[in-house]
Amino acid sequence: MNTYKTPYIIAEIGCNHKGDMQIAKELIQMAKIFCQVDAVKFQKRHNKELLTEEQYNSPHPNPSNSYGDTYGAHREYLEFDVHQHQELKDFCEEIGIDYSTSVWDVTSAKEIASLHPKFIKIPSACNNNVKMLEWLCNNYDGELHISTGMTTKDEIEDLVQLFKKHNRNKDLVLYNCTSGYPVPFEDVCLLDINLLIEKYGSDVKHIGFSGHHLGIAVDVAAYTLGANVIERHYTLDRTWKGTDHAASLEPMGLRKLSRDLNAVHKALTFKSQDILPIEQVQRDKLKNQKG
Ligand SMILES: C=C(OP(=O)(O)O)C(=O)O
Repeated sequence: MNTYKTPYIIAEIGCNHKGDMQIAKELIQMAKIFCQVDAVKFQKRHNKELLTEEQYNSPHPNPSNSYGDTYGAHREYLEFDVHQHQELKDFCEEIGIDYSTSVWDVTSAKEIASLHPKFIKIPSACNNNVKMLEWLCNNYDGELHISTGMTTKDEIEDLVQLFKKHNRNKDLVLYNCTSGYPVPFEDVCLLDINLLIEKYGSDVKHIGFSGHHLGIAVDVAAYTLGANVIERHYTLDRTWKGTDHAASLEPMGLRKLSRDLNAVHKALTFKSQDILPIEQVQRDKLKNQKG
Protein backbone atom coordinates (compact mmCIF):
# COMPACT_ATOMS: atom_id res chain seq x y z
CA MET A 1 0.00 0.00 0.00
CA ASN A 2 1.35 3.41 -0.93
CA THR A 3 0.83 5.83 1.95
CA TYR A 4 2.80 8.67 0.40
CA LYS A 5 0.75 11.31 -1.39
CA THR A 6 1.30 11.50 -5.14
CA PRO A 7 3.85 14.23 -5.94
CA TYR A 8 2.35 17.34 -7.57
CA ILE A 9 5.08 19.03 -9.60
CA ILE A 10 4.94 22.71 -10.52
CA ALA A 11 7.16 24.26 -13.20
CA GLU A 12 7.67 27.83 -12.02
CA ILE A 13 7.99 29.82 -15.26
CA GLY A 14 7.76 33.06 -13.28
CA CYS A 15 9.09 35.74 -15.62
CA ASN A 16 11.40 33.36 -17.50
CA HIS A 17 9.25 33.94 -20.64
CA LYS A 18 11.07 37.30 -21.04
CA GLY A 19 7.73 39.04 -21.74
CA ASP A 20 7.18 36.94 -24.87
CA MET A 21 3.93 34.94 -25.23
CA GLN A 22 5.51 32.57 -27.75
CA ILE A 23 8.26 31.64 -25.30
CA ALA A 24 5.63 31.27 -22.55
CA LYS A 25 3.64 28.84 -24.71
CA GLU A 26 6.76 26.90 -25.68
CA LEU A 27 7.59 26.55 -21.97
CA ILE A 28 4.05 25.30 -21.25
CA GLN A 29 4.17 22.79 -24.09
CA MET A 30 7.56 21.44 -23.00
CA ALA A 31 6.40 21.24 -19.37
CA LYS A 32 3.43 19.11 -20.36
CA ILE A 33 4.74 16.97 -23.20
CA PHE A 34 8.43 16.58 -22.47
CA CYS A 35 8.75 17.14 -18.70
CA GLN A 36 5.38 15.61 -17.76
CA VAL A 37 4.71 17.86 -14.78
CA ASP A 38 1.33 18.77 -13.32
CA ALA A 39 1.30 22.56 -13.46
CA VAL A 40 2.99 25.66 -14.76
CA LYS A 41 3.09 28.85 -12.75
CA PHE A 42 3.58 32.50 -13.67
CA GLN A 43 3.84 35.70 -11.61
CA LYS A 44 1.53 38.74 -11.69
CA ARG A 45 2.43 42.19 -10.42
CA HIS A 46 0.97 45.66 -10.67
CA ASN A 47 4.28 47.37 -10.38
CA LYS A 48 3.00 50.84 -9.53
CA GLU A 49 0.98 49.35 -6.66
CA LEU A 50 3.78 47.09 -5.48
CA LEU A 51 6.80 49.39 -5.71
CA THR A 52 7.41 52.79 -4.15
CA GLU A 53 7.89 55.61 -6.67
CA GLU A 54 11.56 55.65 -5.78
CA GLN A 55 11.97 51.90 -6.34
CA TYR A 56 10.03 52.15 -9.61
CA ASN A 57 12.19 54.97 -10.97
CA SER A 58 15.58 53.71 -9.76
CA PRO A 59 17.88 51.72 -12.00
CA HIS A 60 17.83 47.91 -11.65
CA PRO A 61 20.28 47.00 -8.83
CA ASN A 62 22.04 44.71 -11.29
CA PRO A 63 21.95 46.64 -14.63
CA SER A 64 23.29 43.71 -16.67
CA ASN A 65 20.07 41.80 -15.82
CA SER A 66 17.76 44.68 -16.74
CA TYR A 67 15.22 44.86 -19.57
CA GLY A 68 14.60 48.60 -19.02
CA ASP A 69 16.18 51.89 -17.94
CA THR A 70 14.59 51.72 -14.49
CA TYR A 71 13.59 48.85 -12.22
CA GLY A 72 9.93 49.74 -12.95
CA ALA A 73 10.49 49.64 -16.72
CA HIS A 74 12.31 46.32 -16.33
CA ARG A 75 9.38 44.81 -14.40
CA GLU A 76 6.80 46.16 -16.87
CA TYR A 77 8.71 44.58 -19.75
CA LEU A 78 8.32 41.17 -18.09
CA GLU A 79 4.63 41.60 -17.23
CA PHE A 80 1.66 39.96 -18.98
CA ASP A 81 -1.76 41.61 -18.59
CA VAL A 82 -4.84 39.74 -17.42
CA HIS A 83 -5.99 39.05 -21.02
CA GLN A 84 -2.65 37.42 -21.77
CA HIS A 85 -2.99 35.37 -18.57
CA GLN A 86 -6.44 34.26 -19.77
CA GLU A 87 -4.86 33.21 -23.08
CA LEU A 88 -2.15 31.25 -21.25
CA LYS A 89 -4.72 29.56 -19.03
CA ASP A 90 -6.80 28.61 -22.10
CA PHE A 91 -3.65 27.23 -23.72
CA CYS A 92 -2.90 25.17 -20.59
CA GLU A 93 -6.44 23.79 -20.61
CA GLU A 94 -6.14 22.88 -24.29
CA ILE A 95 -3.04 20.79 -23.70
CA GLY A 96 -4.05 19.44 -20.27
CA ILE A 97 -1.81 21.04 -17.68
CA ASP A 98 -2.83 23.13 -14.65
CA TYR A 99 -2.24 26.89 -14.84
CA SER A 100 -1.44 29.09 -11.86
CA THR A 101 0.12 32.40 -10.98
CA SER A 102 1.56 33.96 -7.88
CA VAL A 103 0.06 37.34 -7.03
CA TRP A 104 2.12 40.18 -5.60
CA ASP A 105 -0.55 42.79 -4.76
CA VAL A 106 -4.30 43.10 -4.24
CA THR A 107 -5.10 44.19 -7.82
CA SER A 108 -3.19 41.20 -9.22
CA ALA A 109 -5.00 38.91 -6.76
CA LYS A 110 -8.37 40.20 -7.97
CA GLU A 111 -7.44 39.85 -11.64
CA ILE A 112 -6.07 36.33 -11.33
CA ALA A 113 -8.94 35.18 -9.08
CA SER A 114 -11.32 36.29 -11.86
CA LEU A 115 -9.72 33.61 -14.09
CA HIS A 116 -10.59 30.88 -11.52
CA PRO A 117 -7.32 28.91 -11.59
CA LYS A 118 -7.10 25.71 -9.55
CA PHE A 119 -4.76 27.47 -7.14
CA ILE A 120 -3.18 30.86 -6.54
CA LYS A 121 0.22 31.27 -4.93
CA ILE A 122 1.32 33.94 -2.51
CA PRO A 123 5.11 34.30 -2.76
CA SER A 124 7.33 34.52 0.31
CA ALA A 125 7.82 38.21 -0.42
CA CYS A 126 4.09 38.92 0.00
CA ASN A 127 2.96 36.53 2.73
CA ASN A 128 2.76 39.53 5.10
CA ASN A 129 0.23 41.35 2.88
CA VAL A 130 -2.70 40.77 5.21
CA LYS A 131 -5.08 42.80 3.06
CA MET A 132 -4.37 40.55 0.09
CA LEU A 133 -4.59 37.35 2.17
CA GLU A 134 -7.92 38.44 3.66
CA TRP A 135 -9.27 39.33 0.22
CA LEU A 136 -8.27 35.94 -1.18
CA CYS A 137 -9.70 34.03 1.80
CA ASN A 138 -13.03 35.83 1.38
CA ASN A 139 -13.34 35.93 -2.40
CA TYR A 140 -11.42 33.08 -4.01
CA ASP A 141 -12.44 29.51 -3.33
CA GLY A 142 -9.54 27.54 -4.86
CA GLU A 143 -6.37 26.34 -3.12
CA LEU A 144 -4.05 28.99 -1.72
CA HIS A 145 -0.37 28.11 -1.81
CA ILE A 146 1.89 30.15 0.47
CA SER A 147 5.65 30.14 0.52
CA THR A 148 7.55 30.77 3.75
CA GLY A 149 10.99 32.03 2.69
CA MET A 150 12.17 35.10 4.68
CA THR A 151 9.47 34.35 7.28
CA THR A 152 9.82 33.77 11.04
CA LYS A 153 8.15 30.86 12.83
CA ASP A 154 5.86 33.34 14.61
CA GLU A 155 4.85 34.83 11.27
CA ILE A 156 4.08 31.35 9.91
CA GLU A 157 1.91 30.73 12.98
CA ASP A 158 0.05 34.03 12.33
CA LEU A 159 -0.51 33.01 8.70
CA VAL A 160 -2.01 29.66 9.64
CA GLN A 161 -4.19 31.32 12.28
CA LEU A 162 -5.46 33.80 9.67
CA PHE A 163 -6.50 30.89 7.45
CA LYS A 164 -8.12 29.13 10.41
CA LYS A 165 -10.04 32.29 11.30
CA HIS A 166 -11.51 32.26 7.79
CA ASN A 167 -12.05 28.51 7.91
CA ARG A 168 -9.76 28.19 4.87
CA ASN A 169 -6.89 26.21 6.39
CA LYS A 170 -7.94 23.03 4.55
CA ASP A 171 -7.37 24.92 1.27
CA LEU A 172 -3.90 25.99 2.35
CA VAL A 173 -0.69 24.53 0.96
CA LEU A 174 2.25 25.68 3.07
CA TYR A 175 5.66 25.62 1.40
CA ASN A 176 9.05 25.32 3.00
CA CYS A 177 11.38 27.71 1.17
CA THR A 178 14.69 29.50 1.50
CA SER A 179 14.74 32.67 -0.58
CA GLY A 180 18.02 32.96 -2.50
CA TYR A 181 19.13 32.59 -6.14
CA PRO A 182 20.58 30.00 -6.12
CA VAL A 183 20.44 28.66 -2.54
CA PRO A 184 23.59 26.83 -1.37
CA PHE A 185 22.80 23.34 -0.06
CA GLU A 186 23.68 24.25 3.54
CA ASP A 187 20.97 26.95 3.48
CA VAL A 188 18.18 24.75 2.08
CA CYS A 189 17.35 23.58 5.65
CA LEU A 190 15.19 20.72 4.47
CA LEU A 191 14.48 19.44 7.98
CA ASP A 192 12.22 22.45 8.51
CA ILE A 193 9.76 20.41 6.42
CA ASN A 194 9.51 18.06 9.43
CA LEU A 195 8.69 21.02 11.67
CA LEU A 196 5.95 22.22 9.30
CA ILE A 197 4.48 18.71 9.12
CA GLU A 198 4.60 18.22 12.90
CA LYS A 199 3.02 21.58 13.63
CA TYR A 200 0.63 22.09 10.72
CA GLY A 201 0.39 18.80 8.82
CA SER A 202 -3.09 18.04 10.10
CA ASP A 203 -4.35 21.66 9.83
CA VAL A 204 -3.51 22.31 6.16
CA LYS A 205 -4.15 20.57 2.86
CA HIS A 206 -0.56 19.81 1.92
CA ILE A 207 3.00 20.75 2.81
CA GLY A 208 5.04 21.89 -0.18
CA PHE A 209 8.60 22.79 -1.08
CA SER A 210 9.73 25.68 -3.27
CA GLY A 211 13.34 25.03 -4.24
CA HIS A 212 15.96 27.46 -5.56
CA HIS A 213 19.00 25.19 -5.23
CA LEU A 214 20.99 23.52 -8.00
CA GLY A 215 20.27 20.01 -9.26
CA ILE A 216 17.35 17.74 -8.37
CA ALA A 217 18.51 15.57 -5.44
CA VAL A 218 17.15 17.96 -2.80
CA ASP A 219 13.60 17.91 -4.20
CA VAL A 220 13.50 14.13 -4.04
CA ALA A 221 14.59 14.33 -0.38
CA ALA A 222 11.95 17.03 0.28
CA TYR A 223 9.29 14.72 -1.12
CA THR A 224 10.57 11.79 0.95
CA LEU A 225 10.29 13.95 4.06
CA GLY A 226 6.62 14.54 3.24
CA ALA A 227 6.40 17.66 1.06
CA ASN A 228 4.25 16.40 -1.82
CA VAL A 229 3.89 19.70 -3.72
CA ILE A 230 7.23 20.45 -5.35
CA GLU A 231 7.90 23.70 -7.20
CA ARG A 232 11.03 24.48 -9.21
CA HIS A 233 11.97 27.42 -11.42
CA TYR A 234 12.07 26.40 -15.05
CA THR A 235 13.52 27.99 -18.19
CA LEU A 236 14.46 27.08 -21.74
CA ASP A 237 18.02 28.31 -21.26
CA ARG A 238 19.83 28.84 -17.94
CA THR A 239 22.25 31.29 -19.56
CA TRP A 240 19.52 33.85 -20.39
CA LYS A 241 19.99 37.04 -18.41
CA GLY A 242 18.46 37.22 -14.93
CA THR A 243 18.97 35.51 -11.57
CA ASP A 244 15.90 33.28 -11.96
CA HIS A 245 17.25 31.61 -15.11
CA ALA A 246 20.51 30.65 -13.39
CA ALA A 247 18.57 29.05 -10.49
CA SER A 248 16.18 27.20 -12.84
CA LEU A 249 16.00 23.74 -14.36
CA GLU A 250 16.00 23.38 -18.14
CA PRO A 251 13.49 20.94 -19.70
CA MET A 252 15.82 17.94 -19.41
CA GLY A 253 16.40 18.62 -15.70
CA LEU A 254 12.69 19.05 -15.03
CA ARG A 255 11.90 15.86 -16.93
CA LYS A 256 14.43 13.97 -14.80
CA LEU A 257 12.96 15.49 -11.64
CA SER A 258 9.47 14.37 -12.65
CA ARG A 259 10.78 10.89 -13.49
CA ASP A 260 12.62 10.60 -10.17
CA LEU A 261 9.78 11.91 -7.99
CA ASN A 262 7.34 9.48 -9.58
CA ALA A 263 9.82 6.60 -9.22
CA VAL A 264 10.38 7.41 -5.54
CA HIS A 265 6.63 7.67 -5.00
CA LYS A 266 6.27 4.11 -6.31
CA ALA A 267 9.18 2.92 -4.18
CA LEU A 268 7.98 4.36 -0.86
CA THR A 269 6.00 1.30 0.27
CA PHE A 270 6.32 -1.64 2.66
CA LYS A 271 6.60 -5.21 1.43
CA SER A 272 3.07 -6.57 1.15
CA GLN A 273 4.26 -10.11 1.83
CA ASP A 274 7.43 -11.68 3.21
CA ILE A 275 8.68 -12.82 -0.17
CA LEU A 276 7.55 -10.82 -3.18
CA PRO A 277 6.87 -12.66 -6.47
CA ILE A 278 9.91 -10.97 -8.05
CA GLU A 279 12.04 -12.38 -5.22
CA GLN A 280 10.50 -15.86 -5.33
CA VAL A 281 12.14 -16.45 -8.69
CA GLN A 282 15.52 -15.52 -7.22
CA ARG A 283 14.87 -17.46 -4.01
CA ASP A 284 14.08 -20.64 -5.97
CA LYS A 285 17.26 -20.18 -7.98
CA LEU A 286 19.74 -18.80 -5.44
CA LYS A 287 18.61 -20.25 -2.13
CA ASN A 288 18.36 -23.82 -3.43
CA GLN A 289 22.03 -24.16 -4.26
CA LYS A 290 24.05 -27.00 -2.82
CA GLY A 291 26.65 -25.06 -0.86
C1 LIG B 1 8.71 34.09 -5.63
C2 LIG B 1 7.80 33.12 -5.60
O1 LIG B 1 7.79 32.08 -4.77
P1 LIG B 1 8.80 31.62 -3.59
O2 LIG B 1 8.63 32.59 -2.48
O3 LIG B 1 8.34 30.25 -3.28
O4 LIG B 1 10.16 31.65 -4.18
C3 LIG B 1 6.64 33.11 -6.51
O5 LIG B 1 5.93 32.11 -6.50
O6 LIG B 1 6.42 34.09 -7.22
